[in-house]
Amino acid sequence: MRKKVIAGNWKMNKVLKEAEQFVADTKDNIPSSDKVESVVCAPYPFLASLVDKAAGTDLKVAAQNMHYEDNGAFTGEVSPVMLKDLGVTYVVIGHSERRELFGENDDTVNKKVHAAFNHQLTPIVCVGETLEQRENNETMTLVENQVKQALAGLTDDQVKQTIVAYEPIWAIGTGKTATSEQANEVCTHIRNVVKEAFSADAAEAVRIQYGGSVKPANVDELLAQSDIDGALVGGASLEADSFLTLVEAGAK
Ligand SMILES: O=C[C@H](O)COP(=O)(O)O
Repeated sequence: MRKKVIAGNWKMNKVLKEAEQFVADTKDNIPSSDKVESVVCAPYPFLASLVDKAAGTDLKVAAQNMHYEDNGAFTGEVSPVMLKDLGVTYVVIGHSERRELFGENDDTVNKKVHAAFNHQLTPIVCVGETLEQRENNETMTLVENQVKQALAGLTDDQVKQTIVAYEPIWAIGTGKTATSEQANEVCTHIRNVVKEAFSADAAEAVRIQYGGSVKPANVDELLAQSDIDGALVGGASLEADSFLTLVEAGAK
């Protein structure tokens, strides 16, 4: 049985004091990591402090992006070496906002996934279609290509440790959630793609999250689906109470 992963992606929200307060308000009530992995994906300036404040608890800290090189002349960028050094353990890669607004593509996503494994960071790799692509019946092909390209060149063992987040872009921050059946259909397809490209064992182990307007009111139904192993949550992860409700749902 795959362990659920609930990751709160704060995006570009909060200031340091608010971020620290969130950790203070949640860390003692986070369910055991034997039951669910609970992760906050925070802006870079908060990472060192949050890793420190969450130390010894079951709350883990992720970055929302990184560069794929270890160091060099890349002004404004943050490397996997820096994240690892801070004690960060997960990193979101290829979020649709990065793809749409900051020129991420399947090639940079693949390089970042390899870089994450080179530095013992667990990648949360985002894929998903636009509304137009869904309406043109391109969802399955698009997601298949994104998954294959993101994971290209990984070993079976690395694929087993990867988290894929299926986020239909039309459901992000819009209040429109994919129905649990729609979400599961694509997550099942992703698992089949992994089986074909890697192995049945890798497909059985890889965790696949759903993301897009997940909230306390719909999380149980989504997590009850056969191929949904967690959630990548934006808006509903910003408040401590709401985040705790989500991680408790993951621990059931
Ligand atoms: O990374 C999180 C997703 O983009 C979902 O955001 P949302 O829960 O605000 O729709």
